Amino acid sequence: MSEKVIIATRESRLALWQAEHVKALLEQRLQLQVDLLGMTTRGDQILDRSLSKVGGKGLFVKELETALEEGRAHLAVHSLKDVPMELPDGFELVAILEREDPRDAFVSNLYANLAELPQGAVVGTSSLRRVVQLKALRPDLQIEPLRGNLDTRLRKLDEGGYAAIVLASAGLKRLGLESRIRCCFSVEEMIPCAGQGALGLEVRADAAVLKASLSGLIDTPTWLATQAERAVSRSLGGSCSMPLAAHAHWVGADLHLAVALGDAERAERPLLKASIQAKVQTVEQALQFGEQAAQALRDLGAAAYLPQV
Ligand SMILES: NCc1[nH]cc(CCC(=O)O)c1CC(=O)O
Repeated sequence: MSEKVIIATRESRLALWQAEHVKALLEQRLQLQVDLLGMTTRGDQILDRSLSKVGGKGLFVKELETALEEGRAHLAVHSLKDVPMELPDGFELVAILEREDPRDAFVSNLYANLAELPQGAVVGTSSLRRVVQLKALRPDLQIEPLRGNLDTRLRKLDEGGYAAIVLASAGLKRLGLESRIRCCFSVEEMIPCAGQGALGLEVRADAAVLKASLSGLIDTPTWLATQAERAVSRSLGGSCSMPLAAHAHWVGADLHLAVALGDAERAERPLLKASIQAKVQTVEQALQFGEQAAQALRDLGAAAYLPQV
């Protein structure tokens, strides 16, 4: 590549950190020259409603894709968990980078962990996946919506509206806010969502030269694990209006995949949970493995939990 590579990025502090991180990788490992193009997306503008009600994850990526389409940028950097399971025609995820901590974090100014929270305490999160898993762990808690970027969410906690909040550790760590984490949930008690903690690089499918060079950044263990996670979500018709968790980790050469599904409308219904483990070596196998985990959830009655179409 002779010209500069332009990265389209959202302008939240986390998105900018992630874009700068990828810029440095491209400069150091691929000797590319890189500039950032910051933009505001619909997802950043709509702060008063739950995302699942206004169109879902695609809200954070659409404007970036338009910039790629129009040639204003070459590459978009996303938190993988915000990337819809099906990309629009003409776009491709070319690389998934090594994953940061995939766990969810418990953040509070008063309590050290979930068990310490008093009966009926108010906990903030807007993720349906976190809501159903929190309800399963502590049915007494009062769970209240909490949106906005990480700084906004921490400020709302500090203003006293919540006894605790739950957010992704990865984001807090990237922004140097690790000291706010009182404890991390294990991936068994609070299964992360597909792709949590990983960064995905999206390009136009016809960008052959760029695709070839970026493929050098793929972290294979993360790539296979997240392909399996995303396949679960895709198979169940994944959208962020679905309280679905899917997290894979390596046990030697085996991939262990844990999944959970709650009912968004009836949060008191029992959480469906399954886990499978097998040797996985190719993307094809990872996708089939994810499909198998989705089938395990269907065998437990997932159909009755999914939104009726
Ligand atoms: N949904 C917003 C979002 N997208 C990515 C992260 C954190 C970083 C990551 O998980 O990669 C967050 C914050 C959160 O869920 O608390």
